[in-house]
Amino acid sequence: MIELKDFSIGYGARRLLSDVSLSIPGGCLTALVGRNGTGKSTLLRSIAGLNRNYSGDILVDGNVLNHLPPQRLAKMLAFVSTERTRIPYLKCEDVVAIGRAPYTNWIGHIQDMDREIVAKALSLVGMEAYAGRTMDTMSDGECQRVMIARALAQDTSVILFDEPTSFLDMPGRYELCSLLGRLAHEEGKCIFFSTHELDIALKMCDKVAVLDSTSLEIYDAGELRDSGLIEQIFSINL
Ligand SMILES: Nc1ncnc2c1ncn2[C@@H]1O[C@H](COP(=O)(O)OP(=O)(O)OP(=O)(O)O)[C@@H](O)[C@H]1O
Repeated sequence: MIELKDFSIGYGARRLLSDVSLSIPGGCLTALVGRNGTGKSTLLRSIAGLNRNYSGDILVDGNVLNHLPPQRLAKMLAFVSTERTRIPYLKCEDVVAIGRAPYTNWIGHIQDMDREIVAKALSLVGMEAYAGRTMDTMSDGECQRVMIARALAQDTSVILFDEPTSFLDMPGRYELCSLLGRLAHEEGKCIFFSTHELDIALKMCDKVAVLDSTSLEIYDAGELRDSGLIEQIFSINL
């Protein structure tokens, strides 16, 4: 699980989050919602160890993030960003095999077990037929699935995604969220992802973390649906 303790972050004089203390539990699919520019990517990048310019503490499975060596963190936490990633010349199975890097031996050779994990990860995101293709000949949605497979192959207890559904079609969005829910429930993973899709957050997630005006609160999705808070923050009628 992820814990934030007195966590604050901002850029220059602008505070994005102030004195946030909360837990994002394991075994749950948790969505992160908030208006544009409120700091969702900044928060996810901080938890992934890519932005250390914060005060307070982030704990991953009880360990203070800043004390974790990168090799150990890579076995605990995977992160898929929003960036369009197209790695030319490498086959999809090789891209997904990068997720096995924290576990491969010192010369980086993958073993049969790693190959099985890679094949399973590709199959979980419906991309097994693309194993031998290179990403420069694939659509954004297909590339995004491969990057999600890479995170699954990393076999971590925490997985963070920044807008994982952004390039996927409607059935693909629901399939991905069902898969993430299954991984959270069946394998006890802590899965935390940002999204602008409120229907997915409210209907398919266990919990929803709401980022609004430097505060971050976490709710059970059902409780939030009935509270009217979402309509208030986003000024909409659901
Ligand atoms: N490196 C940076 N330096 C200065 N300001 C930044 C930097 N990165 C982001 N910001 C600003 O911080 C704010 C939060 O950015 P962030 O990308 O975390 O928001 P977000 O909630 O993920 O937004 P969106 O929903 O639009 O993706 C924005 O106003 C952005 O312009």
